[in-house]
Parts: sequence; C-alpha cells; structure tokens
Amino acid sequence: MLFTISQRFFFDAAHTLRREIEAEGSRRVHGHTYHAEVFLTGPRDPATGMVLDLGLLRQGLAVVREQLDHHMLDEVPGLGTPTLENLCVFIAQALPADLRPRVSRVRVWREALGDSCVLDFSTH
Ligand SMILES: Nc1nc2c(c(=O)[nH]1)N=C([C@H](O)[C@H](O)COP(=O)(O)OP(=O)(O)OP(=O)(O)O)CN2
Ligand SMILES: [Zn+2]
Repeated sequence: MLFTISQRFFFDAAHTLRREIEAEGSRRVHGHTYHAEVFLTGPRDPATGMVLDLGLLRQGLAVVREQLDHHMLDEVPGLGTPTLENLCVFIAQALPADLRPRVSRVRVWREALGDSCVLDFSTH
C-alpha cells in the first residue's frame, strides 16, 4: 500500500516577469502571496505507522521557505524566471536530500489571482 502525505506553507515575495500580454504591470517590481503544497508518497514504516513524520516534512519546508519568503524572486539563485512552474521545480529541489526521492507532487498557487501550477512526478 502506498500513502501520500502533504504539508502546505506560504510565502510573500516580489518579482518581475516579462510577458507578451499585460506586459507593463508584470515588468514592474510587485509582490504576491504564494501558497505551496508538497506531497510525499511511500509505504508506511511498520514500526512508526508513518510514511514520514509530518514534523520532519514541516522542518524541510521551513528551510525552503527561508529561501523564498520576503525575497526578490528574480534574484534567488537556481530559481530562474520566477514563474509558478519554476517555483515548483525549485521547491522540489531545495528540499532536504532525504525527502526528495519521496516527492510525488508540488503545487504552487496564488490564491488572490486564482492561478496554480502542479509538478507531478508520478506521470514522468
Ligand atoms: N504559465 C504561467 N503563466 C503565467 C505566470 C506563470 O507563473 N506561469 N505568471 C503570470 C503572472 O505572474 C501572474 O499572472 C500575475 O501577473 P502579475 O502581473 O504579476 O499580476 P496581475 O497584474 O495579474 O495581478 P495583481 O493583482 O495586479 O498582482 C502570468 N502568466
Ligand atoms: Zn506577478
């Protein structure tokens, strides 16, 4: 049996974005509240009854959040163009090494704008 556990966090960050439409507002420095959810999939450890203690996932996400919250996303090393897609990849790669192999999905969204992106490792 496989189980999927998840944990959410949010961060406030600034960015600029070059776009072909609505270009002017996106090009200026502006901010968003981003939400992210990371999903880990695996079997239960028979000794603990857990895929992984959610407290450990929460600790890992805190490390990732530190690199994004109140940052200028354009300047975050390794992120690239600050899109939702690149944020999904960045979050998956920035997790502690022992958690990374179990990541099955990362979702990043902006509640206020109603847009979101999902990186789904199970379909790759
Ligand atoms: N495939 C993607 N498309 C777009 C992305 C993305 O990350 N992936 N991002 C954007 C913009 O960042 C997003 O739409 C927000 O636009 P922005 O100019 O930052 O803000 P708005 O003017 O739309 O909204 P505000 O409420 O004024 O912040 C576009 N496409
Ligand atoms: Zn924006």
